[in-house]
Formats: sequence, structure tokens, C-alpha cells
Amino acid sequence: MRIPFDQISAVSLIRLLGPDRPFITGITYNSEHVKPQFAFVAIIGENTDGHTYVNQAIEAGASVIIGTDEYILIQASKRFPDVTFAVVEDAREAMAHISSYFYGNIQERLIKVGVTGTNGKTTVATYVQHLFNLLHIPCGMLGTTGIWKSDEKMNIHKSTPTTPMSVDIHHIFHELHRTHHEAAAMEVSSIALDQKRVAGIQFDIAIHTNLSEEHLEYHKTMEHYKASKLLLFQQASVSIVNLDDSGLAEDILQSASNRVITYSQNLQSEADLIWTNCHHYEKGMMFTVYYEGEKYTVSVPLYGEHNAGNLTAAIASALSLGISMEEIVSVLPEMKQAEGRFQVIHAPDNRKVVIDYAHTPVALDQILKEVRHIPHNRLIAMIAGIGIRDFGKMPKMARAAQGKADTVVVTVDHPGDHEPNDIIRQVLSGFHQPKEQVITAETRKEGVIKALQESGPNDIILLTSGCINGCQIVKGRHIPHSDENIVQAFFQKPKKLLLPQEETTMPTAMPTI
Ligand SMILES: CC(=O)N[C@H]1[C@@H](OP(=O)(O)OP(=O)(O)OC[C@H]2O[C@@H](n3ccc(=O)[nH]c3=O)[C@H](O)[C@@H]2O)O[C@H](CO)[C@@H](O)[C@@H]1O[C@H](C)C(=O)N[C@@H](C)C(=O)N[C@H](CCC(=O)O)C(=O)O
Ligand SMILES: Nc1ncnc2c1ncn2[C@@H]1O[C@H](COP(=O)(O)OP(=O)(O)OP(=O)(O)O)[C@@H](O)[C@H]1O
Repeated sequence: MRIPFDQISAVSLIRLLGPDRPFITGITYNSEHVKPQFAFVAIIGENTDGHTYVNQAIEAGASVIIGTDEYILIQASKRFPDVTFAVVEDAREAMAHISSYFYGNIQERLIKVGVTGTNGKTTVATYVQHLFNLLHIPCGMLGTTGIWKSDEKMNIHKSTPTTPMSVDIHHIFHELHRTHHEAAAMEVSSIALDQKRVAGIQFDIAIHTNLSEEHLEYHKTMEHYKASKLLLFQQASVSIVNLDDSGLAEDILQSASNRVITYSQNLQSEADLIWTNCHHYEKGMMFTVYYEGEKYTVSVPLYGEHNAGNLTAAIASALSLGISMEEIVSVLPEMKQAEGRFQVIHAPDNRKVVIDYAHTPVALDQILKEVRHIPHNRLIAMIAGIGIRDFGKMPKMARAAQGKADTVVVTVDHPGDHEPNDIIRQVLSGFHQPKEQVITAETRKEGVIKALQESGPNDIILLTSGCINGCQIVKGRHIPHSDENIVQAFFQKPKKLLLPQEETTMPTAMPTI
């Protein structure tokens, strides 16, 4: 395809050198992925500067170089007159707009739902995906659990943990459209918003979950974190806002010029959707939703009161498309839980292993309260300090856990370049004379095993924090890790721990109760 730089007005072009309508066969931000006639976008990163690799990209066949360093691009243009050099104001933003153009602006033909917030992005995006599919709107999902078509995971390498790089987003949108999808639900992280990964996308719906402290290792201040999240609502036609969140709701309401749908748990609020009266039962939960003066009873095979709120946000997104509440409520009994979010493995002696990716103090506090709704004897909770994240958060995890379990196992997730014991000490510093038993484990694997060893009949073993992309990041290496496999292996040996009928039910895939 030829790229007419002068016609893609959103690209803030400063100077164009070389052929002005270059032909390209692909776009990449990594010189190692350049193929003949690719456009290479030089990005200044945290470790290195993409402009360093301009020569390498041209040697690999790049026909276009896009970057911000005018001097480097002018010098290179003298040596390679057949190559197009585009000096732009913001390389990441330019990449987003050019990627959209390259993929035929196909994104405009999809219903796009963006979800942002500190906790609940994956869950809400997954609920939107499942709900739309049940309502016969084929919907994909882009998020921490992977890139999904309506019915299966796509085999696409993820460039980042949550929101892909812009060129990957447009490639995925193109693939979804090619396979007859009508919608895409996606998590939009604050980092992605700041890095313009979704620049040029006009979301049909933007959903807000909540805001609390997170990602300060990147944003440095809460103000920057908040301002980044707010960007999503400036590029959406409908904003769905959680009135119960004191972190961001007011700011969205004040700045939104688009249609707003609000949701809340509070009967006294004037929210458009009010969810209340949540009860758990063996197969899930039931709650009431008030909407336009009517009362609806929702029954879903999902657990955790916060998930009633998350589901209400997804319901609001379907309502905004003009689907009736009656139709929505009728399909909810078919809903499915998101991977690794309040998922329950039934283990021998009526033990229940709950895997939940709670990795903020707020989420940890929440899940520790929620699991108590499941009948149990003792509660053993594993918490972790995440080495590749903000050290300041670690003691807060201990504070959130204190007093809420019988035993707390403190371990480490993704130590990165840090010594596991430094991380453990940092977490432990948050406890204030804990009455419960606190034990430590230097690796997540050891932590899971110790938590299981502590358990007895009818106990709940809650494994929190998370394992991004099924691995542990240790000194730059990605070491495969799976809590489920460790649980499975633990109960398989010694064999006598397993009841005969349970041997077939201790699966690699996790069933929910
Ligand atoms: C902080 C951050 O955003 N990091 C992303 C960033 O890496 P970086 O800034 O360190 O890049 P770098 O290594 O300095 O390289 C700079 C540029 O030179 C290029 N390069 C480098 C070497 C080479 O030989 N040739 C070459 O072209 C690189 O491709 C890059 O474009 O650019 C890379 C791609 O160019 C991303 O893969 C990487 O995401 C990493 C995997 C990451 O962990 N990101 C996290 C922080 C993130 O984005 N998280 C959010 C939120 C998650 C949540 O919800 O909790 C997310 O949306 O995923
Ligand atoms: N609405 C909510 N309010 C508070 N806590 C929540 C909410 N939804 C989910 N959580 C908690 O946060 C954990 C993470 O949920 P989820 O993965 O959906 O969030 P996320 O924002 O996508 O985080 P990440 O992108 O880092 O995975 C859940 O396991 C649960 O414990």
C-alpha cells in the first residue's frame, strides 16, 4: 500500500524527505522485525532509542523511517535517498494513525468498547465480550488474558501485558473484521493512553471501573495516572461511569461532553443503573438491578459482589446499543467468568483453591472479604510483592491482608532484578503485630506449595497477585509458571490424598463452582 503522508492529517508531520508516497508492506517499531518495504517507527523507549536502529532497519529493507530526531533522519536521508524519512512531532501517535490507515481504517466498522480503571478492566472487558456474543454481536477481546475472537484465543504474540502497541491493535481489529466480528472489547491501560497506543480510535463506549493507587513506577504521581485515564473518555461517544468510585467518577462527569450512563450500588444515588441486594448461592449469585423505574432480577453463574458491579457496567454497554434490558437479563444465566479472576478449583477434602489476580491493596481487601461468602473452615491467603512494580505498594498489600485470614503466606511475584528477600521484607514491613500466622516463601511456586501444605479439610486456599503471561520474570528471563499445574501436582502426589472421583476432576483447566 502507498502511504500519502500529506493526506493523513492526524500525523503531525514536521518534514518529509525522499519519495512522498512510499509503498509499504507492513509497519513495525522493532528493527529486528523489519521485512522488505516495511515502515520502521523509531521510538524512544525506557532502555534505548529506536533511532539507534535506523541503519539496521534500512539494511533489513525498510522503505520508510518515521521518527522524531530530525538530525538523525536528515543525515540518514543523505545516505539513503530512495528511502522516505518522516520527521514527526510524536512517533507513537504517528504510528497509531498510520497503522489505522494501513489497515484500511477498518476499526471504524467495529463497535469498540474501551475499559479503563485500576481494578476490573479484564473482568469487565471479558463480560462485555461474553454478553455481546450471547446477544449475537460477535465480539473479540484484547486484554491481559490474551487476544480473543468470540470463541477462541488468537495466536498473536502480545507486545505488552495488557493493551497492545497501536500497530498490533489495528492488526487485531483487521483480523476480527476479516473473521466477521462486529465488535471488540478492550482493556485500555493508563500507560497505553499515555503512550498514544489508542490515538485516533473513536470508542463507541468507554467504561470506567475505579481508581486507586497503581503504576506509580511509571506515572510517578497520581495526578499523571488520573489524567492518563481521563483521556479515554475524551475519545468515546458514550461514557459509562461508576458513581461509587471517588477516584475518577467526578472528573469524568465534569469533562464528558458525550452521552453518560452511570451505575452505582447505592440506592440513594441517582445513577441510571443501580445494582443491589446481592446474594451468593451454590451456583453463583443473584442481584437486583433498577433501570428506568423497573426492577430486574439478575441470576449469573459468577461470584464476588464486585463482579455484580462489573457486570452492571457490561449491561450498561449493551443498553447503550439499544438492546432491551429484558433481552439482556434473559441471556445472563449463560455468562462465563474471566480467566484467573475468582476462579475456584475443587480440591480433596472439600478444600477450595481460589485463584484471583488481585494485585492492588484495594483488590486484595475486596477478594479477602468476598471469599468468606464461600462456606469454609480456615482461610489461607497467599499475597505477593511484585518485584517489577512499585516497592511502595508492597507494605500496603500486607496492611490490606492483615486480620482477614488465618494464615498469610507472603511470597514474591516477578522478582525481576531484585533479591526475593528484599521484596519479602518490604511486604512484611506493612504488618502491625499480626495475630494470624505469617509465613514466607522466596518464590511463587514455593508459596503455592506452602499454602497448600497449610491447608486441611474444608479450608479455602486463596492465591492472589498474578502471573503475567504464564511466567515469572526473573533477572530478565521469563520462567514458565502455572499455579494450576502446581495445585494439580500437589494433590496428585501422594496419590492417597485424592479421592477416586476427584482424580478425574483435578484438571489443568479450572472449573468454577
Ligand atoms: C514501559 C513500556 O511501555 N515498555 C514498552 C516499551 O519498552 P521500552 O520503552 O523499554 O523500549 P526499549 O527497549 O527502550 O526500546 C525502544 C524502542 O527501540 C526498539 N528497538 C530496540 C532494540 C532493537 O534492537 N531494535 C529496536 O528497534 C524497541 O522495539 C522500542 O520500540 O516499548 C516496547 C515495545 O517497543 C514494549 O514492549 C514495552 O512494554 C513492556 C513489555 C511492558 O512491560 N510494558 C508495561 C509497563 C505496560 O505497558 N503495561 C501496561 C499496563 C499493564 C496493566 O494493566 O497492569 C499495558 O498496557 O500492558
Ligand atoms: N470492580 C472492582 N473493584 C475492586 N476490585 C476489583 C473489581 N473488579 C475486580 N477486582 C479485583 O481486581 C482483580 C483484578 O481484576 P482484573 O484482572 O479484572 O483487573 P484489571 O484492571 O484488568 O487488572 P490487570 O489489567 O492488571 O489484569 C480481581 O481479581 C479482583 O480481585
